[in-house]
Amino acid sequence: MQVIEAGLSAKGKKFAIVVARFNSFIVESLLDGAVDTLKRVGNVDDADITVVRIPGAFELPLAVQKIAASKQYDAIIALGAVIRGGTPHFEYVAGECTKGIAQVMMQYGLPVSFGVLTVESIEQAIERAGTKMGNKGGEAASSALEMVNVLAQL
Ligand SMILES: Nc1c(NC[C@H](O)[C@H](O)[C@H](O)CO)[nH]c(=O)[nH]c1=O
Ligand SMILES: CC(=O)[C@@H](O)COP(=O)(O)O
Repeated sequence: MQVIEAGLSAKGKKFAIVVARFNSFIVESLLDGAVDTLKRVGNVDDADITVVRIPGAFELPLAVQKIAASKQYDAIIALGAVIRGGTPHFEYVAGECTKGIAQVMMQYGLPVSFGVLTVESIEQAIERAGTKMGNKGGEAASSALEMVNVLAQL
C-alpha cells in the first residue's frame, strides 16, 4: 500500500488571503487566525503572505480567480462571513460564493481554502471566529498548507 500524505510546513511558498470586508468584526478575527497558522504552523514568512481586501463574500470568486490567474501563489485562502438575515439574500450570497470558489479551484488546479462562515446568527459567527468552536480562518490556512504539500507529491 502506498499512502500519500503531507505535513504542514511550507516555508518559501506563497499564499494570498482574500478578505471580505462585510461583517469585518468577524472576518478580521478569521484573518488573524489564518496569518497566525501560516506563520506559526507553516513557517511561512511574512513577506510571502499577501492580503487582498474586497467588499463582500459575493465578490470572493472573482478576486480569487484573478489571483489564481496571476500564477504568483501556491494557494489562496478565502475569508468571509455570511450571516443569515430576514430574507432569502443569504442563500444567494452564500451559494454563489461557494460555487464560484470551487469552480476557480478546479479551473486552475490551485488549492483555494474555503474560510467563509455561513451561519444562522452573529453568535454562531463569534463562536467560529476564535472562541469556543475554534477559528475557521486558522483551519482554512491549515488546509491550504496541507494541500500545497500534498499536491507537490501527486
Ligand atoms: N449579506 C452579506 C454580504 N452581502 C454583500 C455581498 O457580498 C456583496 O458585497 C454585495 O451584494 C455587492 O455585490 N456579504 C458578506 O460577505 N456577508 C453577508 O452576510
Ligand atoms: C447575507 C444576508 O442574508 C444578510 O446580510 C442580508 O440580510 P436581510 O436578508 O435581512 O436583508
